[in-house]
Amino acid sequence: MHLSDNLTAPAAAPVSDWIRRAPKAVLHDHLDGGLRPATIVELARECGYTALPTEDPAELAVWFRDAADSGSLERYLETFAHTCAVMQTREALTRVAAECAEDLAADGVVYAEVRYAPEQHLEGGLTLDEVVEAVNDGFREGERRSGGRITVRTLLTGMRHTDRSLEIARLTVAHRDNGVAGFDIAGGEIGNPPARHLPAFQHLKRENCHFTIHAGEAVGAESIHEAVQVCGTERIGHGVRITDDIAEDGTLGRLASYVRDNRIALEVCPTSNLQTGAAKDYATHPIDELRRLGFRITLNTDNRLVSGTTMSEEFQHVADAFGYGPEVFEEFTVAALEAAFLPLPERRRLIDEVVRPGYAAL
Ligand SMILES: O=c1[nH]cnc2c1ncn2[C@@H]1O[C@H](CO)[C@@H](O)[C@H]1O
Ligand SMILES: [Zn+2]
Repeated sequence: MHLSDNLTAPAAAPVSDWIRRAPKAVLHDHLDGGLRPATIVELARECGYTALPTEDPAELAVWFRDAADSGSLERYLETFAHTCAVMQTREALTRVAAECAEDLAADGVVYAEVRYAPEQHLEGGLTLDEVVEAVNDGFREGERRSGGRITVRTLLTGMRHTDRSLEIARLTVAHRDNGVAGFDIAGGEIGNPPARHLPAFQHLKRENCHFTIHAGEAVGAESIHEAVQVCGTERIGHGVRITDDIAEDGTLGRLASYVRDNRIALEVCPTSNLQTGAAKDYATHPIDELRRLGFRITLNTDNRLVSGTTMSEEFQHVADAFGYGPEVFEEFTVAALEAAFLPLPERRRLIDEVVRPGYAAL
């Protein structure tokens, strides 16, 4: 029996032509969650990794999405063992990054912040600096191959269950003028509150360096409170459980007001939320309520392979659920660039010369 016999193919949403053509910006996309399935199979053969669930790329794509569709963040994260296993050499990291830039550009993404955890790529003997250099080389190559249609920056992620966040924060500062735009904390949220990594955040603040924190995905408002008020995050990865602090009638609690009034961007990833149980379905996903209440909303993929999605498909899902047209996606894209960890003139250039004209021409 083939593995695919008992799996359902990922429902690749039919995407409207204007959505494909619309300029997009993604702030929350994991490098190790977005590999091409065929690349995983090839890299596994090259490095002798034999634990893949299948060597058929189409089946592998289905396997990731299905395995991640568990209702639990912890189980979702288990699938990354297979991608990280094949990302342990300079060549593999460079290839994966170059293909990531190409795939995003082909989907109409004009600006991307792609994150990964350097500490998860040391098994082949690379140093943390070498990991960052290999990924940077790949992104520069991918930008070139895409004819300059996309600008990519990276965020270096510290894993919340390990103790290397200060080291990764220092690595971020060391590479800040070389394609690294900021820092992030990811991994299982339950039992690993963001304040565990306070020394890393304090270091970044002292160094005037940007960071975001995954919070309010598997844990509720208390995690967001800690990320914002104790750690001082500029943006929130997911953050959808901020609804804990919003009454049925739309009245905002103190924390929700603070987040909204300070324009702290939420990096919303609807499909990923459905898989991890942070939301029930697209139709009741809080993105629409939060948008109507005035939160700064950005729309993101989280993990293109693991969640079986693309920026265009995320756009399409929320367009279908809430009737959004180009003006709403222009708003999300401008919001993403306003919250990007890029110098202001570069953000303004992308908004004024790429995004606004791109939407005007749709
Ligand atoms: O949505 C998420 N929530 C928390 N952690 C995540 C999510 N997606 C991916 N990762 C974790 O981030 C690491 C570095 O990219 C991945 O290896 C995965 O463990
Ligand atoms: Zn994430």
